[in-house]
Amino acid sequence: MLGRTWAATILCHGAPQETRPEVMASKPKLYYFCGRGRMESIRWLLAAAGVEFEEEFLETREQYEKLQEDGRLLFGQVPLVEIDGMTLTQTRAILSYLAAKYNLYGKDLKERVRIDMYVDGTLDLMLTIALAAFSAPEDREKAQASIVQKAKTRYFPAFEKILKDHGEDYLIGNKFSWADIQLLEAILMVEELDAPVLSDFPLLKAFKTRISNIPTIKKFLQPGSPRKPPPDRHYVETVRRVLQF
Ligand SMILES: N[C@@H](CCC(=O)N[C@@H](CS)C(=O)NCC(=O)O)C(=O)O
Repeated sequence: MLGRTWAATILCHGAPQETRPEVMASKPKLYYFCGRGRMESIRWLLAAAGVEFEEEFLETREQYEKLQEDGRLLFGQVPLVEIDGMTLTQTRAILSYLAAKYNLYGKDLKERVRIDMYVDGTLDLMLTIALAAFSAPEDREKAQASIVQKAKTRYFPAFEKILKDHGEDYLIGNKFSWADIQLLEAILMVEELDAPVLSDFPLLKAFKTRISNIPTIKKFLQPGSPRKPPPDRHYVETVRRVLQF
């Protein structure tokens, strides 16, 4: 059995957990690799909303083919999330559903479109980081240096300016939103590549501390949460094996 509860998702390869279907039924279920990739922002958003979830980790080609044969992958791709009686794919669609459902998507259309702009920017940045893990080892350092450079010159100055211009604690409407969650996720990812990257961004530094201390996020940042570590060789090999590329 591959399903894991929130508390049990400490290691992807730990002992199988006993599950109780009547309790688990209402929890969203995530199908993806045991690693960040495109699923990690979904994990962040659920965790920030205080929602427990289960995960099934794809380790074999057979698991992936079974999902396809069962007609559960609309375009033959993961992430796949089961929630509210629906089988959802497409990361961005899943994220916006969750943001709306958990009241993290602004109060009106104008706030919503700004949240969309900010999250699309951070998703672009995070996708480049995720993809760098699949580059040849000899190219990886250069790719990562260029990502850090882009974060410093394109993304972080934009967010620093937003915070400076309105002087508020959160990115939009002075209220915690999906955009804040993703910006923190992106900041932490870039810091893993270059620890002092925020040294020229005092407001982002304060933002990072503030958002990291929101209780649900603080919990997600603790060891043993469903948050995944940076990609390692095992993760890259698993994704390549399952998707055959
Ligand atoms: N636009 C999709 C892209 C999903 C995607 O590319 N997923 C990869 C794994 S991260 C996949 O399943 N690739 C298999 C394929 O495209 O055949 C999304 O954002 O969810």
